[in-house]
Amino acid sequence: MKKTVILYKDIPEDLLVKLKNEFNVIFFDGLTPDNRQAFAEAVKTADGMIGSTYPISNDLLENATNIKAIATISVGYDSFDVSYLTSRGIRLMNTPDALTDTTADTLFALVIATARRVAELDTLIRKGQWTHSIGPEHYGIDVHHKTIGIIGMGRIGSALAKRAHAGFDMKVLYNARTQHSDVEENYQATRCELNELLQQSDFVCLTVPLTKETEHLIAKEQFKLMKPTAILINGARGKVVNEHDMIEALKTGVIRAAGLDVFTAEPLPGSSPLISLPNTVLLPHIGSATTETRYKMVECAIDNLIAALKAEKPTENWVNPQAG
Ligand SMILES: NC(=O)C1=CN([C@@H]2O[C@H](COP(=O)(O)OP(=O)(O)OC[C@H]3O[C@@H](n4cnc5c(N)ncnc54)[C@H](OP(=O)(O)O)[C@@H]3O)[C@@H](O)[C@H]2O)C=CC1
Ligand SMILES: O=CC(=O)O
Repeated sequence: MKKTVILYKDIPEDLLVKLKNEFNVIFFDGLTPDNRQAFAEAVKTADGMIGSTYPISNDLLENATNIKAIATISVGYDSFDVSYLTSRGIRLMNTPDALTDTTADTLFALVIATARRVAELDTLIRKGQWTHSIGPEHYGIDVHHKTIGIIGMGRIGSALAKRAHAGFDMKVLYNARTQHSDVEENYQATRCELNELLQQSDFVCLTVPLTKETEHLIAKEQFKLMKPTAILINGARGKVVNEHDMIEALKTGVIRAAGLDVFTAEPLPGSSPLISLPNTVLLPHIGSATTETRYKMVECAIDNLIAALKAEKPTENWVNPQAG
């Protein structure tokens, strides 16, 4: 008999067929206050779940007696309490690698867009304000030959270092808990303490996971260490930065600009002061959002779920092997 899984994200039609060939699929169009009750009911008897974006809190899983595996269509897994899943013997799997290059491309797009004021000057034209050759008040700053500081030297950090070094002749500094000799050899990257990285970098880029240790890693004190000409790029999670302190730093010239793909609250509320700041470039969490990459992520997540629920042999993308 087929096992039952809950799908809480829209996926390409052919991959839905693949999922349905393996499992009985109960579909929810996301997890919203309106469908939460029905979702919790369905979870009670499901064997697995597949989806992304929405925080899956422990209370939703409390009465789920059959559930054995969750496949998140993302590399980050801060939407889950991993210790709780492990204690319940629920396998969690993610989709690393599939999105590494695409996300690094997005982060580099933010580096260039903030430095060269791409969005701001696009808006200037659309408002009919390009009436004469622009002057120094609209000049950007160079990216090439500058110093990029990458906080979190994993898959995405390393792909970003490659682009910075090989494409833009940038000096690469990084901060991570462990040494990454491959990046040091291949991209002449130098590991340094966080404070030193903040003081020396022209671009400070965040590619760490959101954990208890990284929450508000960058706050008022850290902004004060950065150069007044520095640009912050956050492609990690919104909560890695104290958003209130960042807004103050951007308003008062403590730093020059910020390129942000992630926010404390998503979707970003229309009332956020970030929206009216000209020295920000804002993206709606699209690090991995290309047609090709999102397809690969869904495919990978389905394979993860099949491996965990059918072959009883999880793939290498198993986040909590201790779950057994
Ligand atoms: N904006 C978007 O759409 C996307 C965002 N992301 C985010 O990017 C994150 C990183 O992805 P990925 O590169 O694949 O993950 P990896 O696990 O490969 O890399 C994370 C890196 O951060 C380091 N790290 C962890 N904690 C700390 C800390 N306290 N201080 C310094 N470094 C730390 C890690 O370990 P070590 O220090 O041991 O080297 C590792 O080098 C994801 O968790 C996700 O949140 C991912 C994809 C898309
Ligand atoms: O934010 C996206 C992810 O894959 O993690």
